[in-house]
Amino acid sequence: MSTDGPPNNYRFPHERLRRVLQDASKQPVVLVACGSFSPVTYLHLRMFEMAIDYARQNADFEIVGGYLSPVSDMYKKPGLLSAEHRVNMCNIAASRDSTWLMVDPWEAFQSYQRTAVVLDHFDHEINDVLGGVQTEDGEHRRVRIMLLAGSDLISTMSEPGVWSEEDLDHILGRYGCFIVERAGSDITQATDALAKWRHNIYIISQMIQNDVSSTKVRLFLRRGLSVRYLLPASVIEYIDQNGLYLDEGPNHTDLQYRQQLHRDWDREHEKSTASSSTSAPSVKS
Ligand SMILES: Nc1ncnc2c1ncn2[C@@H]1O[C@H](COP(=O)(O)OP(=O)(O)OP(=O)(O)O)[C@@H](O)[C@H]1O
Ligand SMILES: O=C(O)c1ccc[n+]([C@@H]2O[C@H](COP(=O)([O-])O)[C@@H](O)[C@H]2O)c1
Repeated sequence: MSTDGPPNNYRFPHERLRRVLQDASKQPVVLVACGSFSPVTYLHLRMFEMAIDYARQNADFEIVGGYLSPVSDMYKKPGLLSAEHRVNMCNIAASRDSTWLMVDPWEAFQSYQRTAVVLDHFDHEINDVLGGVQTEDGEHRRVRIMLLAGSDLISTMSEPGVWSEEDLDHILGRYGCFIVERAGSDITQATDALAKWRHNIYIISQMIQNDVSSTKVRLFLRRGLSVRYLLPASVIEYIDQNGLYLDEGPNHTDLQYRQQLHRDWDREHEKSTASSSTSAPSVKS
């Protein structure tokens, strides 16, 4: 699949890619998470840890690398901050909070690239350019590229008009994916529609439910509420220093504004508790 070509001065990041397999009986895998990351949250980082645990216990895979691939500005999703800020925040999070994750700015700094094309880009860079990985005996192995996504993203794959059938076959048939269960999105329904690629779809249950989303973080920031412990402190510092996500209201140091926000927040909270008071809280087993 063809693209516009790489952005200026582009260099594929691979300094944290493990080039020697620890277990030659396993298939080497690189995980690629595509998304907005506006901003990146702890859950985005945690998805990779969940995938590592899953692969270790349930599959013959050895994860040799993990990448965040922020989408292009041309994706034009509401709340999408400039690629520059999103890539910077992902880089800060990966470098300070992870020992193995990397950020590939390739798709961020050019026209919109479909996910199938993004996975081809990783396949090309890792297998054709770098030559894949080696076993301890020096035998060369191709790395399998796999998509890492939440179940909400996978649900969109069965919605008409969002993904092309040809791309789905390319992504799920050729590469495969790990899907992290996400509250509010029916994973069984999502995967039933993709049954013909079932053998290449690995479903990861969230043993500790975490429903943080970038949308909620943006909402909190606009309201002047704390987002500490939802995303890395270094990313929060970057957001504060650059005055990001305040566009729908005055600066969060404005006392009256903050008071008004809390009044709004309390009203909303009262409304939601009143409407849910007739049903017992749902507890996920
Ligand atoms: N709480 C979560 N549980 C499972 N998967 C998640 C969660 N948050 C994000 N993801 C997944 O991370 C990937 C990147 O997501 P994205 O950047 O769109 O984040 P988001 O929080 O869904 O953003 P937004 O709220 O702006 O839509 C997607 O595959 C998405 O499904
Ligand atoms: O390739 C496609 O056809 C395609 C269709 C819908 C979404 N995507 C990708 O899905 C990713 C997450 O999207 P979103 O809307 O959940 O932030 C983003 O990287 C998009 O490029 C990709």
